[in-house]
Amino acid sequence: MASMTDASEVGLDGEKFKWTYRNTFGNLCLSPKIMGLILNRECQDKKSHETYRQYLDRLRRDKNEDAFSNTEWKKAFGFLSKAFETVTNPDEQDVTAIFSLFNYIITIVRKDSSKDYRELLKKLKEVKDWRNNSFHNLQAVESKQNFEGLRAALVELIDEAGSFYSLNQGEIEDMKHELSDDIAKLQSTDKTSLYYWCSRLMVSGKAAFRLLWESRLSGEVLSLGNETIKVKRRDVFHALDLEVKALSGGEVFPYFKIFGAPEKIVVVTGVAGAGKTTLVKNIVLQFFEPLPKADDFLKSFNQVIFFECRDRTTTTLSDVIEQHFEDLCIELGKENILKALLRLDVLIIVDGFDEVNDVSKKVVIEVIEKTRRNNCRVLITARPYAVKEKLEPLLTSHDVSFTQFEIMPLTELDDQLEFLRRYEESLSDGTPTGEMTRSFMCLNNDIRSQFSEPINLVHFCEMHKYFPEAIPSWQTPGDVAPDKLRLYRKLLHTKLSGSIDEDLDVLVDNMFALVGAEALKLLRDNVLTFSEAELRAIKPRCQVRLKGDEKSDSAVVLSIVLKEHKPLGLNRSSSYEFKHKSEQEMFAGDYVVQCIIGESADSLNNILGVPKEELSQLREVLLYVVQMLSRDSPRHFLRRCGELKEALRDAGVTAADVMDCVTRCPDHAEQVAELATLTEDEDWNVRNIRHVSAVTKMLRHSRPKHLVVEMEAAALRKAQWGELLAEAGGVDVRLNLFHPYDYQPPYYTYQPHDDLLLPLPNSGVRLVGFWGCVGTPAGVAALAAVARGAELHIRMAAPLDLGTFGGINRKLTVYTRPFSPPAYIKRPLPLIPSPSLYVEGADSGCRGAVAHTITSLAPHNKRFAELRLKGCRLRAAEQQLLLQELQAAGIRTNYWGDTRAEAFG
Ligand SMILES: Nc1ncnc2c1ncn2[C@@H]1O[C@H](COP(=O)(O)OP(=O)(O)OP(=O)(O)O)[C@@H](O)[C@H]1O
Repeated sequence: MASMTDASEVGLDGEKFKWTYRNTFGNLCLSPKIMGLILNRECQDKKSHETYRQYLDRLRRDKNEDAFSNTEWKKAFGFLSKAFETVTNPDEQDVTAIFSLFNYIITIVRKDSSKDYRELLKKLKEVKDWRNNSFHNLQAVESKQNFEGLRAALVELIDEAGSFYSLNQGEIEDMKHELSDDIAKLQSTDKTSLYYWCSRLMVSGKAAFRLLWESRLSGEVLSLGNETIKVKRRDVFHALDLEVKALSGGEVFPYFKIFGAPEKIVVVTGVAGAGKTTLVKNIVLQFFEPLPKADDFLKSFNQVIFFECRDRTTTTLSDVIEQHFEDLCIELGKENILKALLRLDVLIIVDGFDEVNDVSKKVVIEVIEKTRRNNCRVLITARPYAVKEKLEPLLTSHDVSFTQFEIMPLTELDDQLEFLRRYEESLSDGTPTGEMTRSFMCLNNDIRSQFSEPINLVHFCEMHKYFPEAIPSWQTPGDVAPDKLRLYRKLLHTKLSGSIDEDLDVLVDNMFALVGAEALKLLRDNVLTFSEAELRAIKPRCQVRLKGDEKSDSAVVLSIVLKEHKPLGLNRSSSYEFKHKSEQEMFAGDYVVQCIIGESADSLNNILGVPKEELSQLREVLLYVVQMLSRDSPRHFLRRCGELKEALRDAGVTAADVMDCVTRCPDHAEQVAELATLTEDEDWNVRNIRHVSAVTKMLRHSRPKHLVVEMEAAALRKAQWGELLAEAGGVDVRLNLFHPYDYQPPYYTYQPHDDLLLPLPNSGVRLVGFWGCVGTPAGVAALAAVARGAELHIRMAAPLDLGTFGGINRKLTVYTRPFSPPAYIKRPLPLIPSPSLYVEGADSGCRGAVAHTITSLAPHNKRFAELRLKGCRLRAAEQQLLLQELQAAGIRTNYWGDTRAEAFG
């Protein structure tokens, strides 16, 4: 029997909890119930075993239309599309799902389209919207008015449905009675009901989450130096930009736009130290306190869960939930709280999928499976290789799609300086001297470009704080990485000097060898934390005997390289981890280098100690070894080159890794560039000046599938573009000179890139894709000479004749500003491929110019694949007139219908 209780019994504010419970019950139970009844009424001819996809396909076929293609289906229903492929009735669906089905049926495929459905749809939407109104802030869910508003909306909906479907008065009254009966039952609170658990979570979940995470995440300890150097995470947070993956020239968004993605699962990738974990930790903090500029992008979530894949002890999702809401779970049961959570708007953050282990993988799989059919969103972070090798296969095998965002590197000096300034300010108690940024500005470009990841910039801060004298000695990119290790050595020296009798150098070497061997061992098992037991095992070996002291101390060494990781569960003991995964990899790499230089007789594979199928865990370690060995002992590097190459192949080295290595090993760049042969079935992405010179060397050894050059023209002009082209004969090139912002008003730039195109015809490259601006007939001729079969996106800086591309290209999109009068002469675009025309930045009052521009460029058959006005400021009346003029001139489009104009955004 259900246990009935008064809200006051559980120590909650009776009145507020009463309305929370009612609002929760109303929105999660009553609204879907009534909306479901109306949906059933609308779908009267649906057979009970038919899924909604089958049913909608049937309705389309009845109207002589094709069944849905998968793409159309997904476009129509977004992340609900999967559910509607199997669901046969509305029983388990929430208001969003029911509304989206209803909306589609009634507006698009309804047989009887003569009835005016607008009022019914409006009433349904009002009921649906009460859910968000109530659930997106705590005051609203506690409010009596909200519940009364919902009740009234439900009654109005029943009345409207009654009149729309001509129900008899008896049926309408029955529905209303059922509603009143359900509401009457809410007088007492049923502790065993899902809605009660949901209400409890609504009331106290966020506070429990805050208690658990805020103090853990609010500070960041800088990894060199002593524990007292702690900065406030919020103060030093540098808002990152992300790029959508898998779209050439993908758009760039600020991080707070990621939940605008259509997929339920959002994956954020970035190389080591790109800021994935920091980003999600800041998202957690912003859940409690939104940042002013970030648009309160979390307001649609009422709960957040944070799970780290390095966790080796939490075995189920309900255990994760228990850590978050311990008191509630003790009182109501962790499985119940999990069930309730999945009915609310929850964001589940899964951090560091590259660090996943057998135990945490089970939790991740549970997250994927249990969030399939509800309002949850899932945010997963991972290094890029782990997405390709582990995450994508896992998601695909569960038939889940995702949107991937990549964190953009900080390549602009201004961004780097802004980043450093924040840290400098935090480290200096608000009175920065500006010395750190000055010292950074004095570095040469090549070295500065090594600091494009946040972790490297933080290392710069730390080095500047403790060892400012090392910085001016950096001459080449290869000088930077070893200094990190050197600095650790120096720190250890400083701590120990004068207090021990042994030879310090030998001691530090021994300690580093020990820590490095341990780091490697853990990485081999993809483990990033030492358990206390493991730590006890290595402690005796790290002991140093301090002068005049009988005791030995291991904390001296370990406290410098490790940090304590306090567990979430109350009864768990602490574990220890390296301050950052990349540091663990550095220590492990140093250990391997020392083994090789120390003339170890072991093969590289033996030193590494993993079968080749598992070498991908050690990819970063191997890259570090290449870099350090080529610098510290070229002789050993040459001797081990073959083995290193083999291991890197097994580790799945990417072209981007090779480019980095070539840049960081200036003295042996040619030999390192040979690694390019391991990446010939890949695209090589050239994104900055360093990449241009690295790829030039790599091309001497191998050819990529495609060479994808995506750089701003200004940067490419400063690089050795001519040298690269001289090596690139016969290579397929995609050249994208648009800045990502060029796609968004008001940034359209019409600076011609002809100077970069002119050398193409003599280079022997084949252009398979081009995004850029052309300003002269010579530029057009150069492009036409190398771009047979290519996809072309040409921004015309001046009116040009592009007829020469007729028949030879796969796709042609032309961007132009409205021409002015002398340019109105005909310059028809080719018939094939059917061209798309984008007229950008049309101001109010220039309708005539737009019409002339379009007609002057219209192909002979007057058909465009697509016609768009981007950043258009024509008034509505002008747009209408323009449409009429174009139709009168016979202009048509292929894809978007003959008589329609649609507004985007
Ligand atoms: N947006 C940021 N603003 C300020 N500091 C940052 C930012 N991103 C990263 N950092 C700094 O860089 C360090 C490394 O970042 P983080 O651990 O987030 O990288 P990651 O991408 O998760 O790396 P890995 O793949 O190795 O786990 C952080 O400890 C922090 O000091």
